[in-house]
Amino acid sequence: MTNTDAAHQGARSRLVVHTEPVDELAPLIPRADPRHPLLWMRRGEGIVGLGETLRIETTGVDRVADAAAVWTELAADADVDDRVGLPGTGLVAFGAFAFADESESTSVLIVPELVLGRRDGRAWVTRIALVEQPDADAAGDGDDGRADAAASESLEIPEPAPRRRVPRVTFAPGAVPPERYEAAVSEAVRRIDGGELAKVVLARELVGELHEEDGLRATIHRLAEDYPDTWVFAVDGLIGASPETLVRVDHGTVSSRVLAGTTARGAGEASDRQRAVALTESAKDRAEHALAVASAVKRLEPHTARLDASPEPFTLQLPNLWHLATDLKGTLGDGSSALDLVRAVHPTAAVAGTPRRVALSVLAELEGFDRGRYAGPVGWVDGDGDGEWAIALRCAQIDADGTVHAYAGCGIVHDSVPADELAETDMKFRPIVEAFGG
Ligand SMILES: C=C(O[C@@H]1C=C(C(=O)O)C=C[C@H]1O)C(=O)O
Repeated sequence: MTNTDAAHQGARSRLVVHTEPVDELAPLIPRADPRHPLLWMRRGEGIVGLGETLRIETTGVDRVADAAAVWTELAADADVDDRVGLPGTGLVAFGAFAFADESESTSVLIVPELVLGRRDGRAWVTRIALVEQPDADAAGDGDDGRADAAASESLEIPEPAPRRRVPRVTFAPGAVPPERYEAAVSEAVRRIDGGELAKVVLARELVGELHEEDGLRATIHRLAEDYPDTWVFAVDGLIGASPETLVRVDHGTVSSRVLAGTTARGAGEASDRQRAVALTESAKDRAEHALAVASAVKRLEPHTARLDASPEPFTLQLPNLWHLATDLKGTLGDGSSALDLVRAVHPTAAVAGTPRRVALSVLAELEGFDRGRYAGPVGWVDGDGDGEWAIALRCAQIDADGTVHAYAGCGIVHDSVPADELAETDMKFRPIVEAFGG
């Protein structure tokens, strides 16, 4: 099901987009909207959206395909004047999709009014307006729309706001208390040993309250500072710092980073190294990882002319843990957009399991809560169909009433130990819990 803003449903309107270079916008985060931040960043570069020109909401099994179809049509009609020409310039929408087909949560693509961006040392501003089309008969030179949009520069580029302390949120177990999570892991191992499936990812939830006066800017700042090598995102109340690239499309190239297999950081340098080496040698983690890589390759391959995987999984160091990682790189073979590929790969075995259909039904049965947009695709798409999408991990969804739901999960395979998996969720909660003062 699709719901696009009433403003666009009149059909005789189109998006008018203007991107121009500016001297400097760093730092970007202090310019984000504190209550409704729209942001996508890594290592100080990325895009911040302000205001909302258009919102596309979808639900159900076709939520990505429906959003992609509306987006393709809007982009085809758009009048774009892009004087920078980098990924993230011109027409863009930020998006977040629900994990499950049956989720109660909506999926969204949001087109902001104003985009502030930085990449490769260059900065730009994009203004996006929805403009009524003049009647064909009455149309003069056809430039009326662009002139109107340029004239209505309603949103000013905000000055960076002073930094505040992170709001303190006290988290408590949500629908799944720790004992129940361990019981679910035991049951999953039993099903795996019984031959029903090879891997299932089980998550749990923490819940807290954010006070109305506290914005989210300081939390985002903290995530970006503590986890610079992740994708830091904020889309429609979903905020987090994900290390996992679901798919990236840039002028015909495709890339992805698959993560599965996790261990704690060691206390000293030697033990830390040793833990990383043990992770690369762990049969359990390698098996879990191989399933995640196979699922991503299988789904991407039909859309690529060429797809290469790093030959051996490598260890990715994050401040809170080590992951086993594989990078995939290739070239597009069929003109798919980033949203087409998101639709093809989601959900990978890194967040669902193997075989996919059995894993999804086992996780729906054992997990005990609606994941909402956790473990779903989060990112941005542009008017040419290029974009960057991560898997929404190490994240929380903040509801309109201030309820904060944080999520973390682990891949369960036949030799998983419930207490170890519970401890692993605690490690994975750390970024978001600490960014809320925990
Ligand atoms: C499910 C999560 O992470 C996923 C599970 C991993 C694992 O089990 O080793 C590793 C990275 C992610 O693909 C999470 O962070 O919530």
